[in-house]
Amino acid sequence: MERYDLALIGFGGVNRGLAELIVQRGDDLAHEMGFALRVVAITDLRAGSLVDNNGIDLVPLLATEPHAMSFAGLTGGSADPRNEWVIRHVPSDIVAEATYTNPIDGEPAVSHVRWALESGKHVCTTNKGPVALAGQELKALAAEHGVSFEFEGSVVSGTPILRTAQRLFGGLQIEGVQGILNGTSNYILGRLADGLDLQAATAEAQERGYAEADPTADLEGHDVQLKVMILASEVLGAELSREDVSCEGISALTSTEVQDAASKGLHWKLVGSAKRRADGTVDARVAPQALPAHHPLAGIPGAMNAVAFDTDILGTVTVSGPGAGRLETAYALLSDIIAIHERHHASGSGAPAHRVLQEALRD
Ligand SMILES: NC(=O)C1=CN([C@@H]2O[C@H](COP(=O)(O)OP(=O)(O)OC[C@H]3O[C@@H](n4cnc5c(N)ncnc54)[C@H](O)[C@@H]3O)[C@@H](O)[C@H]2O)C=CC1
Ligand SMILES: N[C@@H](CC=O)C(=O)O
Repeated sequence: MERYDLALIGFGGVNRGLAELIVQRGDDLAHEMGFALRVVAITDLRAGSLVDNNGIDLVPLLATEPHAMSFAGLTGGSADPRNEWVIRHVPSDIVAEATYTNPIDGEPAVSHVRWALESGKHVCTTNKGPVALAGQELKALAAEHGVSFEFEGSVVSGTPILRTAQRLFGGLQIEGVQGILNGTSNYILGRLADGLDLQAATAEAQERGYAEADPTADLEGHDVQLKVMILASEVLGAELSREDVSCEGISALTSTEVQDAASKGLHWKLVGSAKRRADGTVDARVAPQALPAHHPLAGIPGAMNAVAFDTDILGTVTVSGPGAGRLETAYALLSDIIAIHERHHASGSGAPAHRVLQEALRD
């Protein structure tokens, strides 16, 4: 049976979630999809690095509280994350990048992805930074090295928005997209409507694993700005910079305003949109809007997200599902791994070249 060896970069909520899915669903996946998964390396800024070329036993790691996780002292472990060495030199097939999203320049995740692709390794990531801010360069690098760069979880977590648009909308012209693209802010707006203040509602979203390491990006719209850039590129073929996407977040909204609006049948939502203008350029923005109850985005609750695609033949097609959450987002990485498996099987190229070489040397 085919096997993919994984290196996990960042071991917070999402990559721990992927490890959980591998432990819980590994046998089913092997049976259903015909491939096995094994984690051979993990790095994390706080925990350090852990390498075992024969496969790391994930069960004791998952039994350890995240804040108490330290790889120093374990066999193959070190207090130093050693990201570059692990990515470039530990034999693995797929690098799963899930460190924090840096909305300014995407680093250090852009470098993590670049090192992996240059080393002939496939990459899956939920990190919006590399996709929004260096997507073109990284896609070209992946093509040059004959490997995949997959990022379904960078928009709307495990809900397959990007693959739906790419695989199921053939023959349609998409003129624009608008959506609720941030689980944290949507959850917070719901809790403001319940009477909580911003600070308490944000703390709840953090507790539930929805928020960014620095929730400013959720509150001020920067996270949605990156997602609008990704959607504009993937769906409309428009390469936008952050400056092209006007951005206003929800931090100025109070519980009283949200409740007053609700009493008039209006629902405050943080909406991200990208629409093609008549001259072919794209108008892109992020702003809170008080939507009437009949609007397709008005009833999206909690950490759910939704994207409404404006199409020429079908009119508006709306897809909704979880927009944040550890396991939901880990599923996006799993769906990326399945896509990598399918693509490289369809092309007949199988495992990446470096792995074929290693196996030839072993035989
Ligand atoms: N949690 C969610 O619902 C979603 C998260 N994402 C994205 O997925 C990524 C991971 O999210 P979470 O796991 O929730 O975040 P997290 O904050 O729980 O975990 C990130 C981990 O990366 C580690 N880290 C930070 N910098 C590092 C570095 N330079 N080298 C090695 N490790 C480093 C941190 O120590 C932490 O353990 C983020 O980019 C986030 O924006 C995307 C969709 C949904
Ligand atoms: N913090 C983000 C996580 C997913 O991208 C959100 O709440 O949507």
